[in-house]
Amino acid sequence: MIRTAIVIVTLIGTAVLPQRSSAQQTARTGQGGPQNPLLQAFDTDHDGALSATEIDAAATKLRERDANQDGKLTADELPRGTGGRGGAGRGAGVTEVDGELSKPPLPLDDGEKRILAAIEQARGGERYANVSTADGRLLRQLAESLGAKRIVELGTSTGESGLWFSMALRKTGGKLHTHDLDPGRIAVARKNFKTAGVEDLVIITEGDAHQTAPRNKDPIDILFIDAEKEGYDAYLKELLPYVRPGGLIIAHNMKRPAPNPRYVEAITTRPDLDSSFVLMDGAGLGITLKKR
Ligand SMILES: C[S@@+](CC[C@H](N)C(=O)[O-])C[C@H]1O[C@@H](n2cnc3c(N)ncnc32)[C@H](O)[C@@H]1O
Repeated sequence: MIRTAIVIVTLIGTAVLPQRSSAQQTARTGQGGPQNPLLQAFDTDHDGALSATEIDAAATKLRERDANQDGKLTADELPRGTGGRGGAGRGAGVTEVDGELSKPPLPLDDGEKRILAAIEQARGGERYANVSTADGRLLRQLAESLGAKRIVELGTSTGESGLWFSMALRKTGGKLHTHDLDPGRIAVARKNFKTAGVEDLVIITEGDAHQTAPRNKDPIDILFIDAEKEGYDAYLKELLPYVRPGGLIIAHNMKRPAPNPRYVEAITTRPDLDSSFVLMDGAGLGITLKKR
């Protein structure tokens, strides 16, 4: 994996940098043919060239493209060109461009800047099928637009999805209640929340989320399911009663790894639920409304 990254970064150094002036022209004018897919994936400041910092960051971003976390990168996980409708490969790092029109998230204030920096830093450490930038920013958008006060997350891991939620929660005045059974990952998450300055917005509970999450019966605005995949249907049964009408159940990994068919069946056949599947060229998110 690291060797793959080195080979591709070397490729960038030798093949992409000489094209700098024409690429810059394309980036600035928005005219010309399709952009080099490596530039699209790694040129995070969109100046049409890869700086030394961007080249250094490319290895991390390549690792993040390993959507099924098997330690290898296959063609569908690698950057594609925008000659057609496909757009840049999605599911990559904090500065990933999600499609042809999106730009990396821009901080509104120092608080957001600090959280985005903490996400970038967290991505440099061990990762465990954490959400992509495209997933994370959608989580934040949904949470903030819903005015979410109480978000329950199953699967804290190292806290990356929690950091995205916290960007919304510092505006809505809400809290993230997140559950994980792995003390090592929880310790890293705590550190990441502290680095981001959002530790007061997050309540972490250690243990089996099937046991710990249903203990609190307060109404849930957003239930985010991202723990063990075979448990998704059980989580829905255990926690749907506490999701408020008009609230959302969001499930990660609706595409990769293969989703739990019992969960998909439940969220697509119940008349009191309405589901959409989005960002399916990454890990995939299921967004389910509990109807009022
Ligand atoms: C895919 S990771 C979560 C990623 C995280 N949401 C993010 O995007 O940053 C899944 C996590 O679920 C946790 N997990 C697995 N089974 C669990 C269970 N029964 N109860 C609580 N946590 C569980 C694992 O320890 C792991 O950290």
